[in-house]
Amino acid sequence: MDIIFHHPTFDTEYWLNRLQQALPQARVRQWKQGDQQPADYALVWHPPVEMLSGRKGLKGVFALGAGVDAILSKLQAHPDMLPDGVPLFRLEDTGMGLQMQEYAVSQVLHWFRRFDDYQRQKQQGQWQPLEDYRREDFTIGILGAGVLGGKVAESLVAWGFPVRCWSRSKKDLPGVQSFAGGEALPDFLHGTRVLINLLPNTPQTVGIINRELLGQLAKEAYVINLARGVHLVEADLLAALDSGQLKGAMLDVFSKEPLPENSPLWAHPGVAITPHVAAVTRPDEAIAYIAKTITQLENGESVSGEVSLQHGY
Ligand SMILES: NC(=O)C1=CN([C@@H]2O[C@H](COP(=O)(O)OP(=O)(O)OC[C@H]3O[C@@H](n4cnc5c(N)ncnc54)[C@H](OP(=O)(O)O)[C@@H]3O)[C@@H](O)[C@H]2O)C=CC1
Ligand SMILES: O=C(O)C(=O)CO
Repeated sequence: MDIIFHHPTFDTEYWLNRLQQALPQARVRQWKQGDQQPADYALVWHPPVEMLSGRKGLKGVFALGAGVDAILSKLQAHPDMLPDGVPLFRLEDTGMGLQMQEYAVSQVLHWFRRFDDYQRQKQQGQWQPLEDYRREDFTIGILGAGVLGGKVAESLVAWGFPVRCWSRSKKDLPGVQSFAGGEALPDFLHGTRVLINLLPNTPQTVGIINRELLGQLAKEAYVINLARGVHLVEADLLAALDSGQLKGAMLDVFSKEPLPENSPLWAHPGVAITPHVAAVTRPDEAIAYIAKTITQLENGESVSGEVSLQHGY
């Protein structure tokens, strides 16, 4: 079995060695320009079109992250990039769930305990205990209840917050109120105090966090965007912060990355920023998942993690 690997920034040597250890029967190599030698599986992130297009004998492609929007948009421009019938897999959790939990829980608690207000007071040398927020007024609404949204919901339920989620299909997550489909979105938004975005980037979700949506949240709401920058209309977010409809935003992802120097988001006091680090691919966990999935595929067993090309995630 032959496996080709391409990632623009990962430590390729490390990945090749670890993959080889996990799949001793395989021949694992870094794909290089011009390499048209046979391959059974390709492991990729931002793959050059020629790495995959026209490749015969390919049995599966693994995206080395959770979101497949970049690879699918390339596929749209080059429909022959993924040979017909070859499944595309993505990383399901592989350590990203815990990272998303850490990020979301720490930020929700930061706002819930009013550390943003106390930080402002500190800058003015003000010693002034504030009224506590009540959990029942701090409903968390999670857009997207998939692998990562589900994990984040679980961790916030454990902290005693009222938690609700919104997805295409109805969910049965312990302690979480589930809303499904476009018609349920207004009910999901009504009363949501902290909105956490974990949707995939698809034509249906681009620009979803806009003026209309933000206006339906509870007064002085907060937004955490952990998914993709294109979900959020940045000008609408700034307007909602300035009007007082929103009290704060924590953004990990942006419509343009790196966030341009002249973006007004940098200077806005209500916006906190991290540079797309909410959850990164953990090599050892990702390799264990890929090796297990390849073994299952080779044995003709059913696997999880296949991307629906029809739904775009
Ligand atoms: N900032 C970062 O560092 C990282 C960001 N990400 C982003 O997080 C995203 C989510 O990852 P993951 O949880 O693994 O993805 P999943 O595919 O497991 O979950 C996606 C969820 O979104 C729901 N959904 C999709 N389309 C719609 C729609 N039109 N209306 C309502 N709900 C919809 C799905 O509904 P249903 O369950 O019914 O299908 C599902 O619940 C990734 O696509 C990626 O962009 C991922 C990793 C790191
Ligand atoms: O895996 C993903 O989709 C990411 O955004 C990694 O940062």
